[in-house]
Amino acid sequence: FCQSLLHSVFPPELRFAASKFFNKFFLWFSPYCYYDITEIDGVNTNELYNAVQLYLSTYASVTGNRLSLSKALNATSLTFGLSSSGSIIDNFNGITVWWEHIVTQRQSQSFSWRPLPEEKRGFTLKIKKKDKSLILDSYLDHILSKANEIRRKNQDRLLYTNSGGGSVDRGHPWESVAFKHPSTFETLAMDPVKKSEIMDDLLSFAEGESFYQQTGRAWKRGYLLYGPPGTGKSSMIAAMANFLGYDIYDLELTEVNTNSDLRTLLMKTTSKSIIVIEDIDCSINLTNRSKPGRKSQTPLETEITKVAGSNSSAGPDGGSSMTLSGLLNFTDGLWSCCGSERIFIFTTNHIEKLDPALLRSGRMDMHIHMSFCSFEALKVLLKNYVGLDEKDLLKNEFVKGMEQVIDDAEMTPADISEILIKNRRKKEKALKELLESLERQHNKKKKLISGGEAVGFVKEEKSSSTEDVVEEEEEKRELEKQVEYCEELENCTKEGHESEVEVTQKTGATEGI
Ligand SMILES: Nc1ncnc2c1ncn2[C@@H]1O[C@H](COP(=O)(O)OP(=O)(O)OP(=O)(O)O)[C@@H](O)[C@H]1O
Repeated sequence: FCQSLLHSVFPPELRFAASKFFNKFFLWFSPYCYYDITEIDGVNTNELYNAVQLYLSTYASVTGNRLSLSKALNATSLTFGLSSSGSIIDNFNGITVWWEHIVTQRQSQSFSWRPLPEEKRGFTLKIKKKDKSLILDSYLDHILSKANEIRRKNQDRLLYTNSGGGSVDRGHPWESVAFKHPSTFETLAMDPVKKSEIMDDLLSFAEGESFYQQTGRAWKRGYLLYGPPGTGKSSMIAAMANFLGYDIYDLELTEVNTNSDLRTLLMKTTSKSIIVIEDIDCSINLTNRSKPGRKSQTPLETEITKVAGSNSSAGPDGGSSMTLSGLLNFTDGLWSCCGSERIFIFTTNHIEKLDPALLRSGRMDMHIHMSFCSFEALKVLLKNYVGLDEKDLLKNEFVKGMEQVIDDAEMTPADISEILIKNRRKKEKALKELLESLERQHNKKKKLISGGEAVGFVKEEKSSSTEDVVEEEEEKRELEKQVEYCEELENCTKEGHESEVEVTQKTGATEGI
């Protein structure tokens, strides 16, 4: 109407001025205000345009009739977009806003250092004038954070390593590959109570930005995963990464020479990531802070220490110049806060070998014991590998037999899944073989324990705290050594050898036998 009025009433020389006037007039009295978010801001890509596109794509996929589809590099899913002149209504904190996607032909290629696209694309945001001050800033922040979340969910998670050819000196210490580990908390075999505790802890960490801000704590969390090999420590890390949608940085300590290299590596990690140091007891000689009452190293330990030492330059402590205190600073000190929303995970098969400084309360927020397969964990494995659900489990005779022996058999989920994987097409055979295996292990352990009792090692009660487990592990290793000698003695006697002297020299405990 205004256009035709303009053409019929005003002479050509006044039309431009009149159109400007009408525009101003219209905006003055309109109850709305408009914001243009163009794809290219000057010559740079406008981050906000991309964020809006991603944000609106979640609504567009449901409500739009004509949509544009795209797939970004490394993305795992498609992005829906509004086509030219497409519009959508959004609601934020009870306030309605309107979005329109405008695509026009670019008039002329103005001089620029890079060619601009022929189409000029942009979004127009329409908000009621009265709502402008209420929502504009917070709405745009909301869009940016949602878009980041969607981008992360859509993209392959990345697994970074510092031992894949990257270099600290050249400023690219991490190499990355797409991380596609299928482990999830659903497939992880462990006590369901413990599992949900860990999931709750992770969720409250991920959603706790304001809590960490309020309490003045760095937004990071440390987990220590310990337990025998094959109990699912690596699977747990993968499940955590998949659960939160975080990238993983697998830090190989033997590749790090100095504390300052470690700091550089830390500075090159991104937020929303998990930094993992696997087998921390083997990675580096972390016992350079003397541990009171610590026994001398075994030959294997000495060898590990030598290997770790040979990779690093000598420091004042006679070991490497990457020290335990450097590592603790890495997780705890000021430098650990040079990013946010980060999780540190240390894993070890031998918690008793770790320096107490690493175990002290407050250092690692949660100690997670990955133990041998319990009956609850077995149920998960049976469901995953042979498709036995809760109903079938209760009726199955083999499973009932397993329940009796599983705790004492002390088999790892890895051992059990090996047996199940081998026979996954023959359910009955798988169950039969597993039961036999468990019974065999159970009898072996029983023999071990009765042997242990004979040499005076009686386990008094089950313990669960980290200190108790450390003690228990040391005791168990001692017990196993004693029982080995007993078996040796038994064999000697059976074979008619008189090698008492040799055996009694090894340990006084055999005197009890
Ligand atoms: N708790 C578990 N739940 C499901 N699968 C498991 C579990 N533990 C082990 N497995 C199976 O055993 C394999 C080895 O487990 P994983 O590497 O996670 O153990 P680990 O404790 O990290 O061992 P290591 O200490 O030797 O690195 C995995 O591929 C997985 O299939």
